[in-house]
Amino acid sequence: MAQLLSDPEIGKALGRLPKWRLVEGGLVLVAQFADFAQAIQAVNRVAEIAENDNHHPDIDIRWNKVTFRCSTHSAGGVTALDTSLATEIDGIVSAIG
Ligand SMILES: C[C@H](O)[C@H](O)[C@H]1CNC2=NC(N)=NC(=O)C2=N1
Repeated sequence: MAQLLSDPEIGKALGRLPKWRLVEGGLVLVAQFADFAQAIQAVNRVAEIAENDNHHPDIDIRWNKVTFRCSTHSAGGVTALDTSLATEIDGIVSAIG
């Protein structure tokens, strides 16, 4: 099973992900897009990599605003799977938003 990261390890990852925050044991990004269609496009790309990696973010969609939350449910917090997923999501959001 994936191991929870320590606070310094999470802090180091957040240093490379300046738009992300640690909220209640998950890495959170609120991304804003031009419109709903772009938001869904980003979500669809994220869904594809999540399925490939079998590691899924929690996603909240509100018109052009999407909240991504990365935590490892089975471990109850942030693992390397989440810093990796957050890095991939960050790249997708930057490419579209
Ligand atoms: C059985 C399957 O491996 C698990 O349910 C996977 C699927 N995706 C997952 N995603 C996340 N974020 N956390 C998990 O613990 C998790 N578990």
